[in-house]
Amino acid sequence: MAAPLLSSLCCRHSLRHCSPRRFARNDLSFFRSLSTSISSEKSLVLSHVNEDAGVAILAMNRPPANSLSLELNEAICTSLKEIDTNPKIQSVILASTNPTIFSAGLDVTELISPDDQRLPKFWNSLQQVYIDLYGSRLAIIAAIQGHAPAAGCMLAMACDYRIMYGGGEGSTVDGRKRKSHIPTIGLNETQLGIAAPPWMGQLLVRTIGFRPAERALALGTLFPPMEALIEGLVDDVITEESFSPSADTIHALEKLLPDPIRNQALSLVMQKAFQEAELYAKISPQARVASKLVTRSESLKDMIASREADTEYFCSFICQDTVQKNLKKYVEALKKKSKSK
Ligand SMILES: CCCCCCCC/C=C\CC(=O)SCCNC(=O)CCNC(=O)[C@H](O)C(C)(C)COP(=O)(O)OP(=O)(O)OC[C@H]1O[C@@H](n2cnc3c(N)ncnc32)[C@H](O)[C@@H]1OP(=O)(O)O
Repeated sequence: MAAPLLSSLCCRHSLRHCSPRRFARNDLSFFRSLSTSISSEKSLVLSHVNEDAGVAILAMNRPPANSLSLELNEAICTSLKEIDTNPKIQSVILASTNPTIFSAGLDVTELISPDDQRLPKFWNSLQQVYIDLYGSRLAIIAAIQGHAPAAGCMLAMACDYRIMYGGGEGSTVDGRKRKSHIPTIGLNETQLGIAAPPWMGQLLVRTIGFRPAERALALGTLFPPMEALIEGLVDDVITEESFSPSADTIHALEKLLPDPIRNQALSLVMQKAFQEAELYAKISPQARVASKLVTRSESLKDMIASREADTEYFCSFICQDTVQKNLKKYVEALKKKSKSK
């Protein structure tokens, strides 16, 4: 049977936690957690569990770009584990507190002149994030309000459903105009002179199909929202024009805003993600988890079996002179671009 596999893969899941429940449409109090600002290490991830709704939110909170460091990876796993052990929770919204960046992928500074001890730990922590998200008993909805390159795209692909902001005028909920923002998503590794690891590349193949993935991997394509939708890389694209939340949801937001989320893109994507979480929750959890195993257990087993070899290969690849040279050039260009703003 597939169910015990998921449990053993993720070391903690139990179907008895999957009690069916409904979500309270108008209880969006978890938005408040997004505005919380704590300076402890825990604040790398802000999580809030709403037992009445059966929904949790896990928001990455590592300024300036939610780039994945060893510590952020560990914080994501710890937070997901805490949520997972709560039998009242069936759905999680994976989000970002940054209005224009979901996650910028790996923290490239982890890759440059790396420490021998830290590098394998770092890679293991990324593998673990993938395993925990992809093999979770929870329905995980990615609320992609901003850019999701490389490992940021991987995070989204490891979820059950992906909602992306389609871009717009960049207005905020208080009506002030902001710079227009059109996010992109994709595995752009080749543009950094590196290649996505096999398990990440295969994840793209499983998500968008062989030939489109082959081409996107080779070119390091970053897709704007509508192209991502057409390719099947995301499941839904929303804009201010295309999506109107229900009256209940608007009411709940009015009560909560403007304090927690002032950014229109972020609040829209979160609203839609909440609706999707509600939809997943109507399905029998046992049936939902069993169906997830049909599509995910084999590839997860393969990935786990080759984990050590993957780490060894990654470490030796990253330490090559030419790779280091490419990465340094890339980071310099990134810094230059950021300074010139
Ligand atoms: C064959 C197998 C073995 C090989 C395995 C290799 C492993 C492959 C797996 C994963 C690879 C990765 O994930 S590598 C990371 C890829 N990420 C990127 O290429 C994104 C880089 N960033 C951007 O393009 C942009 O920052 C953005 C589009 C995400 C956002 O643009 P915006 O204009 O809004 O913001 P800024 O560019 O000004 O950035 C703000 C700030 O953040 C810093 N930053 C951005 N990205 C990263 C990052 N990935 N790591 C570390 N820091 C990052 C940027 O430098 C700015 O900082 P400063 O203001 O201090 O300069």
